[in-house]
Amino acid sequence: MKKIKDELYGLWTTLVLMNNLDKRLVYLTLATSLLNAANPYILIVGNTALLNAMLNHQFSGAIQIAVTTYLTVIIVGVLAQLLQQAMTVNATRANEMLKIQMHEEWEKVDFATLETKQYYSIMNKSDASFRYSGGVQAFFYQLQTTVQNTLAIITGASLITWMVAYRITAVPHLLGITLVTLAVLLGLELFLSRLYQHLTGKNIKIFSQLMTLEKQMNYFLLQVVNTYSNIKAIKLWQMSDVIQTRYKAVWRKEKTQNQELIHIEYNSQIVSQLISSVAIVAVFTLVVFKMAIHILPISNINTLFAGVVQIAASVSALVAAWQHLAQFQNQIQYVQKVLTSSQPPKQLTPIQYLPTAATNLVLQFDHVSFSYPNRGEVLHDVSFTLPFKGVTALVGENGSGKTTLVKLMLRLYTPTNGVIRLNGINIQQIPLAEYTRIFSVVFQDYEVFDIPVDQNIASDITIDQDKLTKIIQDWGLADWLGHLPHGVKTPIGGFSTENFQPSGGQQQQIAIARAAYRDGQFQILDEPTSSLDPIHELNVFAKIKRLSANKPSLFITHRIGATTLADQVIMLQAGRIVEIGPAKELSQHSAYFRQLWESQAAMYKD
Ligand SMILES: Nc1ncnc2c1ncn2[C@@H]1O[C@H](COP(=O)(O)OP(=O)(O)OP(=O)(O)O)[C@@H](O)[C@H]1O
Repeated sequence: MKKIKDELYGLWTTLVLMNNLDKRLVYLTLATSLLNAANPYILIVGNTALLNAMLNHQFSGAIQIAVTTYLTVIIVGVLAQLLQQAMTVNATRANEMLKIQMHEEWEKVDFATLETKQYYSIMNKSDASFRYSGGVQAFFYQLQTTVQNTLAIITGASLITWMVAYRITAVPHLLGITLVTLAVLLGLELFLSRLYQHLTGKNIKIFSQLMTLEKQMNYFLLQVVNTYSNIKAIKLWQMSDVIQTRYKAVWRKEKTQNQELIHIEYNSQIVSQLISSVAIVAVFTLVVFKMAIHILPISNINTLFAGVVQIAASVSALVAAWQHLAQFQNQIQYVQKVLTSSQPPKQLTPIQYLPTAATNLVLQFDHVSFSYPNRGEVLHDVSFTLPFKGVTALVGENGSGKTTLVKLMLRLYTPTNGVIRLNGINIQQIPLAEYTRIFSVVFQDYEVFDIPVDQNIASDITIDQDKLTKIIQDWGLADWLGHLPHGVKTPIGGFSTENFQPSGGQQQQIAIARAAYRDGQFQILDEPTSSLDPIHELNVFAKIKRLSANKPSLFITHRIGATTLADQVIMLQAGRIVEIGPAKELSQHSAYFRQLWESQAAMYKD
C-alpha cells in the first residue's frame, strides 16, 4: 500500500513540476485522453442501438442512429488528433524550458563552493536522467496513455457491471451465483496484482542499475580510451587485456540487465493479460447466461464483445504505461533535486575578520578526526597548535595522513569530529574565498589546466605582468618558456593547436610558480620537489629557506634530511601525531625520527 502511495505522491510532485512549466499541458492531456477513451464507447453504444433498431425492424431509426454515431466518432477523432498535436508541441517546448531551468540552476553553483562531490553527482544524474527518461514529451505521452486507458477500463467495466447487475434477482439463485463468481474473481485479481507489483518494483530497480552500468561504460569509452596518459599506460604495460576484460564484463552485465528488463516487461504483460482474461471469462459467462435465459436483450452481445476487447487492450497498454511512468519518476527525481535544493551546503554565518599579518595567525587542531566516505577513520583525535612562523615540516610514512591533514587545514574536507580554529574562530565560519587566500599551496597532485601557462600561474584572466615575469625568472621557468611558440601565453594541452604537453617537472614548476604568484600569508608545500631534478630541487629548498624568513611555511616531505631546514617537525604515524619539536631535538630523543633518518641515510652509504 505504501509503495502505491509513494508512487502516487511521486506522480503528483512531477505533475506539479510539469504544471509549473506549462499550465495548459495537463488540461490538454486530460482532454485528449478523455476524447480518445470515449470514442470507442460511442461506437460500441451506437452499434448496440443500431443492432437493436434493426432487430426491431425500425430501419429509418437505424439510419439515423448510424449517421449520428459515425459522425460523432469522426468529429471526436479529429478533435482528439488536434489536441494530441497541441500537446506534443507544448510538451517539446516545456522540455526545453525544463532543460534551461536545470542549466540555470547549475550556473548558480560556484565551483569554488563544491566542497563535496555529492551535489556534482546530482548534477550529473539530473543530466543523464533527461536522456534516460525521454523528457517531458515521454512523461505526457505515458500520462495520456495511463489516463486514457484507465478511463476506458472504467467505462468498459461499468457497462459490463450494468449487464451483470441487470435484473439480477429475476430468477432464483442468480444473485448468489453472481456474488460467488465475483468474490472468487476478486481474490484472484488481488493475488495477480500483488505479483504484478512485485514485477514492477524489480523493473524499476534494474532500470536504476542500468544507469550506473552506463556510467561505468562511459568510464571505459570516454575516460580510459580518450586519455593520453591512460593509452600510454595501456600500451606500455600491455594492459589492454585486463582493461578490455573489465569493459566486457560491464557490457555483459548491462546486456543481461537489459534482457532481464525485457523479460520482466514481458512477464508483466502476461500477468496483466491473465488478470483481465480471468475477469473477462467470468463476466462473459454470466452475461451470456443471462442472454440465454432471456433476462438481457440479445443486442447487448455487441456491447459485451466490444467492451471486453476494449478492456483487454486497455489493460495491456495501462500496464506498460504505468511501468514507464514509474521509471520516469525514478529518473526525474534528480532533476527535481537540482531544482529544489540547488544551493550547495550553506556556509555558516560569515565573519569578516582576519589579520593581515601572517605572524599574528595561529591555527589550532582541536581533537580532529576524519574519515573518507565508505572508509574507516584515517586521522584520529589530532590536536596541535601551528603558529604561522618559520618553517614546519610534516613527516610520516606513506598513508599516515599528512595530505589529508593539510586538506582539512585548507577546508577541502570538513572534519568528521573536532574543530579547526584560526585565531580562535572555527575556520568553517570564515568566508571560503577569504580563508583560502591566506595560503599559497603546492600539492603533490598539483593540477595544471588546459589554459595558457600565464593564466595557470596567475589563476586569473587579468595578470600582473611584472609580478609574473619576476616569478618566472626567480623560479627558473624562463629557459623552457622562452622556447615555446607563444612563450608564457602558450596554451597547454591537446585542445589547442600548439598541443603543448609540459613535462612532469615543468608542470610542478608551474604549480610552484602559481603558489608564489598567489603570495599568500602562509605557504603549504606537499612534497614540492618530488618531480624535480637535483639542481632544481636544491634551488627550491634554498628558496623556501630564504622566503621563510618573512613567509612562514609548512612542507610535507619524505626526505628526512630536508627537515633540518625546519624550525619545527610534526611527525605522523597511522593517523596520529607522535612527535612535535625541532629536528635537532627529535634526532636526539625520538626513536621514530632516528629510524626514518637512518633508513634514508643507509641509501647513501657504500
Ligand atoms: N580520497 C580518498 N578516499 C579514500 N581514502 C583516501 C583518500 N585519500 C586518501 N585516502 C586514504 O587515507 C589515508 C591517508 O592518506 P594521505 O594521502 O593523507 O597519506 P599521506 O601521509 O599523505 O601519504 P603519502 O606519503 O603516501 O602521500 C591512506 O590510507 C589513504 O589510502
